[in-house]
Amino acid sequence: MSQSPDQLREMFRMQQALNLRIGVDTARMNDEEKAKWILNYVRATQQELAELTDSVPWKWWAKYQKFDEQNARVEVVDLFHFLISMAQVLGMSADDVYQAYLKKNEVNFQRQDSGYTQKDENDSRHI
Ligand SMILES: O=c1ccn([C@H]2C[C@H](O)[C@@H](COP(=O)(O)OP(=O)(O)OP(=O)(O)O)O2)c(=O)[nH]1
Repeated sequence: MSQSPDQLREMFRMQQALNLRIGVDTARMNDEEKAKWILNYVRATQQELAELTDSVPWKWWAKYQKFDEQNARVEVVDLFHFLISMAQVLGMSADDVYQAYLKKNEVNFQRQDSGYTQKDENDSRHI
């Protein structure tokens, strides 16, 4: 199997180091702990998404807001932290994520090529 880009593998390595430093070992969890930590990371992700939302002037009733593009970039990087952590709870390496992304991306192109007029639950089961 081909290897994912070095940068993605390095991000996975650094995320594991940070989570271990925080006291969370995503590589050694039983199913109960996995469920708990997926929910923790989902909640943290939702919080970062709310912060990303607030980087954009979305309040239609308020005129004081500004688009803070630099802060939006920081929030996107925060999101990567939590997404990578979730992948690691699920036992996915950088290579696993890269391979699954390749397959899903191909399915998404095929769906566009075929018009995507019908939902086929089986077209992404192989991923
Ligand atoms: O278990 C954890 C907890 C946090 N973080 C990282 C992700 C993100 O980069 C940051 C989020 O921390 P916090 O919520 O304190 O930051 P913030 O409130 O979003 O502030 P800022 O946007 O200035 O970083 O900490 C992890 O990687 N693993």
